Amino acid sequence: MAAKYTLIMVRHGESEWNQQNLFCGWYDSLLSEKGEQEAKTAAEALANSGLTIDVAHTSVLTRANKTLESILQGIGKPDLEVKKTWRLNERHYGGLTGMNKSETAEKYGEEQVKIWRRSFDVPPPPMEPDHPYYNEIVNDPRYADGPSKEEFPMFESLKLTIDRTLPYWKEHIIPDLLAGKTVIIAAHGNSLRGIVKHLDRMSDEEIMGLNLPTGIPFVYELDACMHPVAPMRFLGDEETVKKAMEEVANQGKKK
Ligand SMILES: O=C(O)[C@H](O)COP(=O)(O)O
Repeated sequence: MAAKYTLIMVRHGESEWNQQNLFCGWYDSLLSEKGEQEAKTAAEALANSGLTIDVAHTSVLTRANKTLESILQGIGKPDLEVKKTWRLNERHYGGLTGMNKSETAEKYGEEQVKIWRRSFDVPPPPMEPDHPYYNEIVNDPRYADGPSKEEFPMFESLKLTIDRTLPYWKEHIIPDLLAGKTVIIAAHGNSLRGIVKHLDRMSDEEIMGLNLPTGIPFVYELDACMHPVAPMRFLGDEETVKKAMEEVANQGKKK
């Protein structure tokens, strides 16, 4: 079927915790200087792409919000409507939050870290109340309007992440696409992997192999049934994208 709708997605630029190779999840790590530059480069790529953006959706985490802000500034639409939701937050990394990924691989093995990072339904260990970042995350005023106490995650597998992202996708993003708007979603590696898995109808095994680079937008053209008419298209050269994906995969390796 012919393409009817345009969806752009972008993982936030490198965060300070990405730079230190720490499991981040719901911790509100800021963009590193490199991440701020990646956001500017993403803006240039979008400005040169010929695509227009009509509405933006993002998480409630600063690294994604600032990436989006930089993109909207760069395409000359600083006042574009931005919809923020916890449902686009990164997957909650539970008790792994703040741990170094390579050191975790030394301690538990690379295979276990790959399962925690990329499997579909195996969650990380929970974030317990005595976790160093528990109070900062659970008591953050940005969550005053949601998630509810029952919904507030202490850990998430990709499946659990998809379970809380898809309702937003269906209730807020699909209507914008159906209205003929070009949508950009500025979010996180795993909340975006969940949307990609849904769109591309990837199996639980296939999704294990997907690593999304920071700060490089990718585009889907969707048909009338919201099915992609072609694979995701990155706004960046193939070599750069491939290398960036490999770097993300290797974050979980021993030093
Ligand atoms: O939350 C994090 O640590 C990163 O943003 C995503 O981590 P991952 O690539 O290890 O899933």
